[in-house]
Amino acid sequence: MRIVADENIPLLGAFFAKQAEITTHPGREICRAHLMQADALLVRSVTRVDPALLAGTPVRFVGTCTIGTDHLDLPGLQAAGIAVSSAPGCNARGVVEYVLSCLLTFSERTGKAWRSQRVGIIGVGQVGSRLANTLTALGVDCLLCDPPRAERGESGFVSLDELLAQADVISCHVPLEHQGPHATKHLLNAERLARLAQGTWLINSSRGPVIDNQALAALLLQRPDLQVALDVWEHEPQVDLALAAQCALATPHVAGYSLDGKLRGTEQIYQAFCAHFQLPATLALSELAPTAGLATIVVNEQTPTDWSLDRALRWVYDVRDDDARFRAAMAGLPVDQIAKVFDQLRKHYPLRRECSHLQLAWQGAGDLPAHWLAAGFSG
Ligand SMILES: NC(=O)c1ccc[n+]([C@@H]2O[C@H](COP(=O)([O-])OP(=O)(O)OC[C@H]3O[C@@H](n4cnc5c(N)ncnc54)[C@H](O)[C@@H]3O)[C@@H](O)[C@H]2O)c1
Ligand SMILES: O=C(O)[C@H](O)[C@H](O)COP(=O)(O)O
Repeated sequence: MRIVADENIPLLGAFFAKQAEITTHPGREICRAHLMQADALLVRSVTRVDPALLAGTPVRFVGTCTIGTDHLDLPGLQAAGIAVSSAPGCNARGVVEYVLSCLLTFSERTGKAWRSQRVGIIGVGQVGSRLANTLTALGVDCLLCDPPRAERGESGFVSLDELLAQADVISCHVPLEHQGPHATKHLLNAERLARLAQGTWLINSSRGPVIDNQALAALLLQRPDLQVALDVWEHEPQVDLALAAQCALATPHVAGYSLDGKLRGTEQIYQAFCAHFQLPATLALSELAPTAGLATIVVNEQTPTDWSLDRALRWVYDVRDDDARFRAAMAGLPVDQIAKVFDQLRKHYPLRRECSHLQLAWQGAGDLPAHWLAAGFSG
């Protein structure tokens, strides 16, 4: 068995070396010539995989160790008889922690309490539902918009128009779909962006093209009241540095870049690979992953509730560090260097662990709901 894989997939050897010979390449450089003897191709999100890439190769299984699948031509691969697996939810917890950190940062910068803001969540799947559960458990009012789920008869959703009219914060968690009844390319276009209420906090950690970046850049010239956090960009790895400069927070597509999230992605694809090739899946991530360096955070009852909670959330993940690294690396770069530096920032991302690997012990009698720990910081 032969596997060709993106060199940025962690624990490849630990999971697959017993079953296959593995060859790795930078994800953006994987080409047909690399695949002429491969049975399986394992990628992350930067390799475009379509029938043309695999034509004439023995590849029969494609696994992406990511949540997003917009880099895969799913109908084309299915028609070509290629099995495809992704890693649903693998890094969702990391994205939730990124959004919480954005809320904290905007709160500090505007003086508005983040827990009093009404948060509109567009796309309520693996990430959006975890975010909604966490925020609701913390007493934050949420508006949920997910037309595909609403059409399946599920309740509790508002329309996009209602969300735009009523939310103080908007956070996008939809897949990138270029066409169809629920297409999300430029879901937030110039017309919808113009409807954002005074002082809205807008966060995009889904895919860059979900927001019309050019329209957003034009709007921000007129609307300094808006606080925008972009983790994803319309022409990645190229970034519009003028737009980045107008954003309150700018990061290089790392919202879900916890070590835990990446390792879970590899494990999920290992399981799918074994199932596809009818091999025994004898390895589990719990045996291979490093243990967390920090096991317990105690939020002290002597300190004011919000301060303690905010402090604990900052310990878990501080988006300001990633924003600072991004701005420092991008400062004054010639246009033809931006994409390379963007990829380097991602390849050499610092170690980050999720809070699901920590225990947050709440000892206070403050206003934190009793179910907070379970609802907010698990899974
Ligand atoms: N920045 C990052 O590091 C990062 C990490 C993980 C995922 N992502 C992106 O976030 C996306 C969402 O992740 P997920 O795990 O929640 O995916 P998911 O598939 O579990 O959920 C997506 C939800 O969006 C809904 N949806 C689809 N079209 C919609 C529309 N037009 N309007 C509103 N809702 C719509 C779906 O019904 C679904 O419930 C992924 O597709 C990926 O592109 C980014
Ligand atoms: O879709 C996902 O899971 C995320 O966007 C993920 O963080 C992408 O990571 P990459 O493939 O770019 O390493």
